[in-house]
Order: sequence, then C-alpha cells, then structure tokens
Amino acid sequence: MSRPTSLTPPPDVKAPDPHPSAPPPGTELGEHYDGCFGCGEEQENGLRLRTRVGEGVSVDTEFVVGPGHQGAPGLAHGGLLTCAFDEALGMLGFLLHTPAVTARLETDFRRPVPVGSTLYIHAWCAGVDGRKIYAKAVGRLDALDGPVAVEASALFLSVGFEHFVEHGRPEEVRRAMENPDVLKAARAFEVNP
Ligand SMILES: CCCCCCCCCCCC(=O)SCCNC(=O)CCNC(=O)[C@H](O)C(C)(C)COP(=O)(O)OP(=O)(O)OC[C@H]1O[C@@H](n2cnc3c(N)ncnc32)[C@H](O)[C@@H]1OP(=O)(O)O
Repeated sequence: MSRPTSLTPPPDVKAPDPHPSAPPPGTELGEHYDGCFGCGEEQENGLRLRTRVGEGVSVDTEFVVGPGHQGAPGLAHGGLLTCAFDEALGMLGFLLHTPAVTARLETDFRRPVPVGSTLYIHAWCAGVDGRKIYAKAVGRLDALDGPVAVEASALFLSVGFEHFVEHGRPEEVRRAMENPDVLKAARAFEVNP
C-alpha cells in the first residue's frame, strides 16, 4: 500500500546530520518538560519514558508496559502506544536543535503488546525540508531485535518557542519558564539556530 505523500520526504531530500551541538550517541535525554505525559517526572499518571541518543538523527526509547496502560485485558492501549511513539519522535527535534510539534502521526499496529512487555522504540529522521521534519519509528517487543509490534510515520513542523508561549495556558507556561533548564534550552535554540 503506498503511503500518503505528506509523510514521505520529497525524493531529493536526504536524512540530515545532527546539529553540531547535539548530544553524542548514548546520551540520555532528560525530560523536556516535567509536566509532559510522555516523559515528565511530575506527571504522576505519565509514561515517564526515557530516551537515549542513537547514531545520526535517531533516538531509542523504552516503554515498559504496565497494568495502567491497558486497553483490552492484559494488552496495551493503542492510543498510549501512539503516545510513546509521539514522545520518541518528538525528541528528534532536540538533535536537529529546533522545537517541533507533531502535525501528523500514523501508527501501524502489527501485533498485540502485552502488559509486562517492554517496547523498544527506535525513531529516526528521514529528511528535513524547510520546517517539515519527516520521521519514522519502529517498536520491537522485549528486545532490540525482537519482533516488530508497532511502526509509525510522522510529519513534525519546526516552531519557535513563541508557539508554546502563545498557545499554552499561562500558569503552566509561567511555571515552565521559571525552570532554569527550560530557559537554558530556549536560549540555546535562539542563539544557535
Ligand atoms: C518547552 C519545551 C519545548 C519542547 C517541546 C517538545 C514537544 C514534544 C512533545 C511531543 C510532540 C507533541 O505531541 S506536539 C503536540 C501535538 N501537536 C500540536 O499541538 C500541533 C497543533 N498544530 C499546529 O499548531 C499547527 O497546525 C502546526 C504548527 C503543526 C502547523 O501550522 P503552521 O505553522 O501555521 O503551518 P502551515 O502553514 O499550516 O503548514 C506548513 C506546511 O506544513 C503542511 N502541514 C501542516 N499540517 C499538516 C498536516 N497535519 N499534515 C500534512 N501536512 C501538514 C502544510 O500543508 C504546509 O505545507 P506547504 O504548503 O509549505 O508545502
């Protein structure tokens, strides 16, 4: 089945190199915001995903599926699996040195993901065309070379930090901007685009 063109980079677009200031492979990327459902430590119901930098513009994220993540009995909810992929794919923006938001995300569920399993998600950037970031990810069950359970294709769009300031609820935006780590990241992106 052919993919919709909006998730496939134009043929002349190549996979990008990481930004010169991107952290090296193996680095653990911390939470990008403590209230994030995907990675935030302060989000008590969140997935608390941890992501490591891979080779090129790629990341590896592990999702340990627990009883709180069920859809059908004993099986992960598809929406939460998609959330884990959104989080992993969203982290690629940090290697490209641009904040980016999901415009479109397509998830293919290849096999059920049981409670108690770990989904090893590998996400990579397939191309950057202006503000458009084309990304792919594959999730394997219980091992880095385990059977493929979920695949995803996404289009992210680079945005300025003003996107979050303009659209976010003021109290959370204010609190986030009081966090020196968030401020530092915002300034680094602005000074060194
Ligand atoms: C503090 C911590 C920070 C760090 C923050 C890190 C956050 C990571 C969190 C995980 C990721 C998320 O969940 S992010 C949350 C979920 N996503 C969102 O809330 C985004 C909501 N949507 C929007 O804000 C907007 O629609 C945007 C920004 C995506 C696009 O609006 P825009 O900037 O005005 O751009 P626009 O002119 O419409 O489109 C530009 C080009 O992209 C194409 N395009 C736009 N949308 C789509 C689409 N859905 N599907 C295909 N193509 C699209 C257009 O056709 C056009 O192509 P052409 O004509 O140029 O060819």
